[in-house]
Amino acid sequence: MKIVLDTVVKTFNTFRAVRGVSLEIESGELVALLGPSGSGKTTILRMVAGLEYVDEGRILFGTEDATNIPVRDRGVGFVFQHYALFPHMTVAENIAFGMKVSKTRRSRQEIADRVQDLLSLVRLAGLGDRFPSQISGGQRQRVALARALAVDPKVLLLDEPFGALDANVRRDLRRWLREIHDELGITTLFVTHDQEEALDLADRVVILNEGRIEQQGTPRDVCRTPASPFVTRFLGDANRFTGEARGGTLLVDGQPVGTCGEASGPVEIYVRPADLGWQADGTQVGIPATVQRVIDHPGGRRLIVRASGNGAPEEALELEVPSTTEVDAGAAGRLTIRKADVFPLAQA
Ligand SMILES: Nc1ncnc2c1ncn2[C@@H]1O[C@H](COP(=O)(O)OP(=O)(O)OP(=O)(O)O)[C@@H](O)[C@H]1O
Repeated sequence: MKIVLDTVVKTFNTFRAVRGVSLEIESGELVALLGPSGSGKTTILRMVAGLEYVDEGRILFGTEDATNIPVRDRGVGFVFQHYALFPHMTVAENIAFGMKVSKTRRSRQEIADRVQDLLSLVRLAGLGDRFPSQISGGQRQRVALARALAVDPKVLLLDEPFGALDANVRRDLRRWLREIHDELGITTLFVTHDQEEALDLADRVVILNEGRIEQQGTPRDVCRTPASPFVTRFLGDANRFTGEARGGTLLVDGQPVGTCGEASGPVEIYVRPADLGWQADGTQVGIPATVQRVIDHPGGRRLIVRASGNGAPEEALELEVPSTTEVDAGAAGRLTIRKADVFPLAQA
C-alpha cells in the first residue's frame, strides 16, 4: 500500500509542529523518519495512523484519501517504544488479542494457528505461555511486532521501537526487523532519532528539522551529498572549518587544504574524523595543530587536537588515524582534508 502525504500541516495551539510535509512512501518500502527531538516525527506518524487530526493537507492510502478515515479502519499496525503488552495476558494471548476483537471473524483454531505462525516468524516459538514479565525487553518488542502483524496490516508504523534497549540488542533487532520486512513486504514507516539505526535499516531516510523535511534520499545519497550543514552535522561527527573556495581549491587561513566543486567565496567546511589527515611536524602543508589526547579503540586511534590559525574552530577537533600511527599527546603536526562537505557560509 502506497502512502502519500500532501503538504500536511499540524498545529498544537499556536505551535506549528509539522509545517507542510510532502512525502511518498512506495508500496513495500521501509522509510525512516529521522530527526532530533521535537522535529515532528511522532506527530507525522500519529497522523498517518489516524491518532491525530491533520490541520491542512491530505494523507492518501493508495489512491484513497485517508485523511478522515478513523484509526480502526485504516489497517495500520503499530509498535511503540514502551511495550504496551498486557501484563496479565500470556505472550500468545497478547498476540491473539487483536484478532479476537477484529471485524474479521476467525475461529479459535485459526487464531491459535496464526499465533503459532507469528511466534515462529518472530523467533519466539515455545514462549507463548510466558507472561511479559518473564521475557527480556528485546523479546517483548518482538511480541509487540507479532501482535501488530496479527491483523494483517497494510501499513506498519514503528515509533522508536528499540529505543529502550541496549546497543547490542538494538543492532540485532533492527537487522531482524529488516529481514522480516523483506519477507513480508509491508509498507513500513519507522521513527528514530538514531542516525545509525536509520541508515542501517531503511530504504530511504527522511531527515526532519523543526517540522520540515530537510532532505530525503537513500542512505547513500544523504551520506554522500548532504543537502545542508544541518544534515551533515546530524548524520555524524563532523569538524567545522571556515574558509574560502576559489577556482576549485579550498583555502583555510589562505592555505590550500583540499579541492571542492563549484562553490566560490566564503564557505563552511565540514570534515568527518576519518577524512581529516594527520601529518607529523616537519611538513609546511596543512592546518597547524597540537594533539591533546589519543584515544585507542578496537578500530584504530582517535586524536583530539586543537588547531590554530584563522578558520580553525576554537573547540577541539577529532580525527581517526590507523592504530599503527605513533603519536602522543603534546605532538605538533598539520591537518589535511581528504574529503569535505562544503556549503556557502551563511551571513550572520
Ligand atoms: N499533544 C501535543 N500538544 C502540544 N504540543 C505537542 C503535542 N504533541 C507534540 N507537541 C509538540 O510538537 C513538537 C513535535 O513533537 P513530536 O513528538 O512530533 O517530535 P519528535 O520529533 O517525535 O520528538 P521526540 O524524538 O522527542 O519524540 C514538539 O515541540 C512537541 O512538544
